Amino acid sequence: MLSVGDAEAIILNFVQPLDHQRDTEVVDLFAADSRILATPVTSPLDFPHWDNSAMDGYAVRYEDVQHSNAEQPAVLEIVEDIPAGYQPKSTIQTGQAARIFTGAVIPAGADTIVIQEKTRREENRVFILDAPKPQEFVRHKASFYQAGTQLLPAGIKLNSPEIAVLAAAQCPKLSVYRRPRVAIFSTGDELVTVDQPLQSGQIVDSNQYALAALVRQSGAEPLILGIVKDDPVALEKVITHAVAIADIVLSSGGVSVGDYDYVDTIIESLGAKIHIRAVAMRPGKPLTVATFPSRNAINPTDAMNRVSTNSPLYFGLPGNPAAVLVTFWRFVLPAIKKLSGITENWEPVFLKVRSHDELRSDGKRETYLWGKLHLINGVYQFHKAGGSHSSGNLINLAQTNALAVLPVGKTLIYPQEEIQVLQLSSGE
Ligand SMILES: Nc1nc2c(c(=O)[nH]1)N[C@H]1C(S)=C(S)[C@@H](COP(=O)(O)OP(=O)(O)OC[C@H]3O[C@@H](n4cnc5c(N)ncnc54)[C@H](O)[C@@H]3O)O[C@H]1N2
Ligand code: MOO
Ligand SMILES: [Mg+2]
Repeated sequence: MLSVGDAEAIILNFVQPLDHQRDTEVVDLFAADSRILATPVTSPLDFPHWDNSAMDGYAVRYEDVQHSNAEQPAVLEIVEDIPAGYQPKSTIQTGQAARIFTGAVIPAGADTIVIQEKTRREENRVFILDAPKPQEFVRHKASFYQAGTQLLPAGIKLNSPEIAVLAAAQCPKLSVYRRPRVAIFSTGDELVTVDQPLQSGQIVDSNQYALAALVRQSGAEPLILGIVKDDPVALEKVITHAVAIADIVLSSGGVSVGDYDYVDTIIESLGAKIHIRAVAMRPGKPLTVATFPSRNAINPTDAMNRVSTNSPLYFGLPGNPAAVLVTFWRFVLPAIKKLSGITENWEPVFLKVRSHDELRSDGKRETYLWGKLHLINGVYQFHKAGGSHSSGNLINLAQTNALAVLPVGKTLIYPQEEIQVLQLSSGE
């Protein structure tokens, strides 16, 4: 059976990032957080735009004050008051100074700022009580950024610092990658919606809710297609629709060996090539990964004109609720991130931490146990969730923020032993 590492490599190899020209949209800067920049940004502005003061104080000529001290202070005549936002009119001559405030333009002739605390004021004269360093507290024009050079590269995620930079550079609208479109549906005759009364043998379709939340958190757009019966005709209809509208299709259930597990047969009949049918992991063993022919070939005139020419990637996730979450975190999330146009940090993040608890596996498949990373004296420690780690148990997955990974062959981890964990919320 395929190893987890090999499965990951196969999957990521099939993911082509969105096109930086075709797959973009323009967004307002206030709506740009967490979007991926599609075009590099340059600015015609220098930062700072002009020499300005970093402090409230006095703009002086260094040569006038270099030997100044409290006993023998230089005494300068104040010729102008320069608040922020004001354009100075005078040129500072020998023996002169300007009163100046933080962020205000340095007047011609001055080259150094003396902070207010090192001066004494008497009417329109200022006594310099301590010699500054040459050019002290001057923020020089273009010392932070030079006009015309690259301000931000394409392929980065826009968080608060980048958005502030773009605002300062007067970019109210931006070209970002469109959100990847991820179609989601659940399969199973036993499934009912969250608001339907349960008959005997039925269960609520929780997978679709789990996947919609995961997809949205990943920055992609979930396209919710509902519950589909274990019926080849119904499945064929939904899958045909899903591959026509989405970049990635996620189904859950129907990928094992049961008589009603039709997903593999149907996608193959629709022209898909199946690359993965099972992975040596627990949970998540029956996992189908397939590619469909490029949409241009199968659907030349999409009415909405929303599709890209990429081949849709199909994930048939196993139906068990824990298996859905674990396979999403391990395989689907990196695929969505790589597709999104982001150029860095799309690989899963593994940390080396100590386990608080004993961990067990049968050693036959790479085993993922869910739990929480706790910060203890500034060091992360993994705490396994209490209760059953059956892939049918969803309840103790609540509050999970990490998965402990036991490699094939490892059957026992002692408390305080070092392990690898997959971190689930990096807060980036
Ligand atoms: N003979 C074998 N049986 C099974 C094997 C195997 O190798 N040989 N693998 C087991 C493993 S491991 C898993 S995981 C499951 C995967 O099964 P399917 O993908 O075919 O999923 P279903 O049979 O449709 O459902 C499995 C389970 O999950 C529940 N389920 C399904 N959909 C949902 C949903 N949307 N929300 C909540 N729960 C859902 C379903 O009711 C079943 O209990 O196969 C094992 N069997
Ligand atoms: O691999 Mo399955 O996901 O254990 O239940
Ligand atoms: Mg089944």
